[in-house]
Amino acid sequence: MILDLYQEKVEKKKAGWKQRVEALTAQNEQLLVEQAAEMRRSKEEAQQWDREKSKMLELFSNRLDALHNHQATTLQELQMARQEVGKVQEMLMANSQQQQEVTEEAACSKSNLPLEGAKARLEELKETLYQREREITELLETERSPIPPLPRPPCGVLLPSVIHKAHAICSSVPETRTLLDQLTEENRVGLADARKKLDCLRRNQENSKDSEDQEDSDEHESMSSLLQEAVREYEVAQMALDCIRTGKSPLIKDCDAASELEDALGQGTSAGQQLLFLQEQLKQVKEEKKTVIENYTTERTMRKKYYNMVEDMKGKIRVFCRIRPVGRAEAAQGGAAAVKKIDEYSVAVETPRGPREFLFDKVFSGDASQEELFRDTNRLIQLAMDGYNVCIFAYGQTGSGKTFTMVGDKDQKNPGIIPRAFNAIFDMMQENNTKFDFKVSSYMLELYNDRLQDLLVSPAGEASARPHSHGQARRVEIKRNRKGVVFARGAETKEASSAQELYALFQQACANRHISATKMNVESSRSHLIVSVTVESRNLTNGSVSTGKLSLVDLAGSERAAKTGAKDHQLKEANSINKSLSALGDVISALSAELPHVPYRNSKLTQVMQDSLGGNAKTLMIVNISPSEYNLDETLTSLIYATRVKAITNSAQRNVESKEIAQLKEVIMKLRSGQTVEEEDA
Ligand SMILES: Nc1ncnc2c1ncn2[C@@H]1O[C@H](COP(=O)(O)OP(=O)(O)OP(=O)(O)O)[C@@H](O)[C@H]1O
Repeated sequence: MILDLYQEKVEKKKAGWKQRVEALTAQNEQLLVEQAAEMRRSKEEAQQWDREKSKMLELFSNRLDALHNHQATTLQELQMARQEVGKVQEMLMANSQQQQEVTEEAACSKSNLPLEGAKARLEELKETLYQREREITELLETERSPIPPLPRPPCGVLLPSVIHKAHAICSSVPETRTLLDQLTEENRVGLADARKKLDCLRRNQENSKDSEDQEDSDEHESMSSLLQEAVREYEVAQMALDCIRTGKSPLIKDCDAASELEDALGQGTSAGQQLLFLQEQLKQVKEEKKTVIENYTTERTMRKKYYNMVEDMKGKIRVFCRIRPVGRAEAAQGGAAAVKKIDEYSVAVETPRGPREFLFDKVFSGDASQEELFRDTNRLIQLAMDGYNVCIFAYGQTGSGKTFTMVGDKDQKNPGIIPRAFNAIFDMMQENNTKFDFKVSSYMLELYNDRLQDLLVSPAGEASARPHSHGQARRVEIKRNRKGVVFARGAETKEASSAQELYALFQQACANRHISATKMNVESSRSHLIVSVTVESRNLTNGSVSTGKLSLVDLAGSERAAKTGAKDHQLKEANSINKSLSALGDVISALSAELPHVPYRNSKLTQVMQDSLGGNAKTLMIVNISPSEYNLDETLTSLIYATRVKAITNSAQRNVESKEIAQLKEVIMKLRSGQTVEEEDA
């Protein structure tokens, strides 16, 4: 039994071992396969490396060949240069000996031939060296060595890269080192010799200063300069050899080339000074440019101002342009600005075809206050007081700020032109009440769906005042007097004795006006508002009477139904507004083109504005525009219209009558209304 159990256990273990052996054998086989694959890969890699190596060796040997060739040429060059220097040296020595003989024996052989020969040789030497420099530079260029961007000065014979190359050769080839030592030694001797000769010549020159004649002195001079030149050549060669030995590049200030370079830049100043001088000049030029631009801008602005003044004198309609600040809805659309005020008189619009500039009598940007705008408008109020027919009207697309400009904001924290004009009229009256007797009266109308409505009569009040009219409002008609001044027949004209009273009338009118919310403006005017204030002033001294009429018009804005979201009755309103504005556009076009026929009769709006456009009035148009790209098309249309309006000429005349005519008119009025007239009145 125990034996059986033992046998079973052994059998189990045996089976386990067998399994493990099998697994290990399989693992071993797998590893052998992997090893074989790894060996194959290594072999391939080794072959690849071998290929790369032979390629590199080939490349390297090519480079070495090139280097050897180059080395040989440079060595040859150096030897040639040495020979040339030697030749010059010989010539100089010969010449110096000759010179000494000349000085000692005072011989009269004054031939310049050896000198000329030496000079020529030197020139030749220079030329050969330059030639080599060029060749070496080209060679270096092909080897992608840094090439100096500017033509080098004479000392550039030893270009840094050439020096490095030569240094490399000297370091690797022992024979060249010996040769370099030999050259350096020879050059040192030559330099010492040349310096000695120069000293000797100078001393001789000093000693024989008084005795020698002009010719001798000239000869000495040229000899001296020749020797100086030779010394310089030796010094340059010395420096070159030193550089080749050390491998350091020559510093430009170490050689005469620096002074030559300075001479080229300017007399006696260093390159640094030159640079400072040029910087100073540049600064000055920039300053001058700035001043010129400033002067130009001032001059341009002045020119526009005087142009506008002249135009005004000619009777041209004045046009102001007011850019509204970016609105909340526009900001939500991205708020990209397409309009920019350039200066006091011009505005630029970024169109798809590039920027377009428009010129006006004044341009107000988004941050211009109501006070600022009114300051430039006040003059016209004075003209109305003086008996002129004055019209101020706001034009522009819906939501561009016409009502804000003419009326102001809702709570009147920023009152517009209309309330300010009321105050100005009564202020002026106050100032002149000792000289004049004033009378102010006003009618206020709206043109809604092509019907003129009297805003001083509320529909409810009208119905109770005229019970038999069957709901029909009183008919208001536009007429013109003999002088061409427009008036509204049938409109309620009310007198006002103070600005507050007049403003109360205006508030009453506004309450009757048609306003509703559109997608473009929460309080969009759905009608054209016409506020007419007549100021009659009787001169207390001569009894003459002047009558000025101030028309303040807030037009409804042109709109595109798709943009405003107008439907049903709002669409009808919009069509009517657009129709009347289109008729206004036709009148403007005809007037600006000076056509014989002006289609005033096409719309009630153009009839209301007949005296203001091309008639007996001093007129100011305020074109309101949005700054944003979203409204670019409408802005461009408005500005083009406004530019046309600027070309229209009015002929404003003062409405003044003598005392007698004024009295007679009064009599007629009394008789017409059935009153009795006293004989002395007549
Ligand atoms: N210069 C401005 N400064 C501040 N807010 C302005 C200015 N101009 C216009 N706004 C504001 O822009 C909005 C639209 O202006 P406004 O009602 O005057 O336009 P509108 O041209 O009269 O439009 P519509 O033709 O539809 O009546 C208003 O909320 C107004 O307060």
